[in-house]
Amino acid sequence: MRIAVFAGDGIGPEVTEQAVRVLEKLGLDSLELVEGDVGGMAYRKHGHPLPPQTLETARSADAILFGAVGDFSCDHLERHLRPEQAILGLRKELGLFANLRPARVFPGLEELTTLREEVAREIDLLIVRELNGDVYFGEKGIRTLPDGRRQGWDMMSYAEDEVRRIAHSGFTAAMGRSKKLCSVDKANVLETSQLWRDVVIEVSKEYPEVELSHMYVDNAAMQLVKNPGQFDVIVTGNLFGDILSDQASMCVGSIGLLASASLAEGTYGLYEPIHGSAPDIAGKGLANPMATILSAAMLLRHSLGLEEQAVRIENAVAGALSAGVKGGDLGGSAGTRQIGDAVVERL
Ligand SMILES: NC(=O)C1=CN([C@@H]2O[C@H](COP(=O)(O)OP(=O)(O)OC[C@H]3O[C@@H](n4cnc5c(N)ncnc54)[C@H](O)[C@@H]3O)[C@@H](O)[C@H]2O)C=CC1
Ligand SMILES: CC(C)CC(=O)C(=O)O
Ligand SMILES: [Mg+2]
Repeated sequence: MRIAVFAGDGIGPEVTEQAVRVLEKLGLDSLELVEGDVGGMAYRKHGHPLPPQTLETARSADAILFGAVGDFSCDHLERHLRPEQAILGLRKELGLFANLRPARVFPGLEELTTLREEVAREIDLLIVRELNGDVYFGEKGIRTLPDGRRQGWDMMSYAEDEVRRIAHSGFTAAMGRSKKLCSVDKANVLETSQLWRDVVIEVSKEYPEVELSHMYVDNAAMQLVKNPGQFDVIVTGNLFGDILSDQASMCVGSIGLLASASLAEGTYGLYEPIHGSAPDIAGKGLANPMATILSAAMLLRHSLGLEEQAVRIENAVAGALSAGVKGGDLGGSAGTRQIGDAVVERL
C-alpha cells in the first residue's frame, strides 16, 4: 500500500510530519510512504507548483496525504504558477470530485465553540462538496471594457452529469447516516443553481428513503450557527462548500480540527486538512496537526479499508483532547510536536 505524502508550504510540512508519525506508529508493514513536491516549494525547486514527477507519484500511489499549499511570496506569479494550482490540479487531474468534510464536536470541546454549548453538542454533520467544477474551474480573466475600466470575470457553471455524480455521493452518504440530505444552492438567483436543484431532485427518486431538503446558501450559513443540529449531510457546490466548511469548523472549535477526503470513483483519494498553509503561524511550531492526523485516519478508512486503525487514531485524538491537550487555536498551549506526541502516546 503506497501513500504519496505531499507536505507543501507554510504549516503543511509541520502538520504532515505529525500525521506521518501517527501512521508509522501503527506499525503497518505493508505501508510505503513516498514524498513529493507541491506548491510554492515545488515552484522554487522545479519551476512549477505541480511538477510532472509529483503527478506521477500521485498516480502510482493508492492514496495521497496532503498538507497545504500557499505562499504569499508567489502572489506576483501568473495564476497557473501559483501554489494553489497544485491542489486544484491534483483534484482535477485525478478526478477527485467528491470532497467529504465531517464536522463533529469532540467531547470536552463544547465550551470552546463559537456556539452555545447545548447547540454545539448536537453537531455531527458531513459536508459533501463538489470539487471539480464551479467558478474555480470555469473560464476566467481580467479584461478591459470599452470605457477603459478593468473587469474581472469567473465563469460559474455545472454540467448536469457533474451535479448528478455529486448528488449520488450526497445520497449515498445520507443512506449511511441518518437519511437526511440538505442540498445547498442559490437557485433564487443563479441558473447554475437552478440546474443543480433540478438534477438533485431527479436523483432523489433513486433514494426514496432519504428525506431531501433544499436551502439557499445565505440561509444555510445562518442556520449553521443558529441550529446546526438540523443538518446531517449537506451536499453543495465547490464555492459554497469551501466557505461553509470553514464556517462549520469554528462551530466545532477550530479549523485545526477539520479533516477531509477528496474521492474519485473507487477507493482512490486525497486526504488533507481543510485549512491552508497559515503563513501567520508557519515555522513557529504552533499549528494544530489534528486535522491532518484525522485526515490520515480517513485515508486508512476510505482508501485502504483499515477501519480499525482509523478508529484507533480518532480515539487517540479524542483522548488527547479530553485530557486537555489543546493547541493555541483551542485556547491551549500545546505546540504542534506536543500534540503529535500526545496522539502517538495514546496509540
Ligand atoms: N488546500 C489548501 O492547500 C489550501 C490552501 N490555502 C492557502 O493557504 C494560504 C493561507 O490562507 P488563509 O486564508 O490564511 O487560510 P488558512 O486556513 O491557511 O488560515 C486561516 C487562519 O486559520 C489559522 N489556522 C489554519 N490552520 C491552522 C491550524 N492547523 N492550527 C492553528 N491555526 C490554524 C491560521 O493561522 C489563520 O489565522 C493561502 O495561500 C491560501 O490560498 C487555503 C485553504 C486551503
Ligand atoms: C486553494 C483553495 C481552493 C483551497 C481551499 O480553500 C479549500 O479547498 O478549502
Ligand atoms: Mg477552503
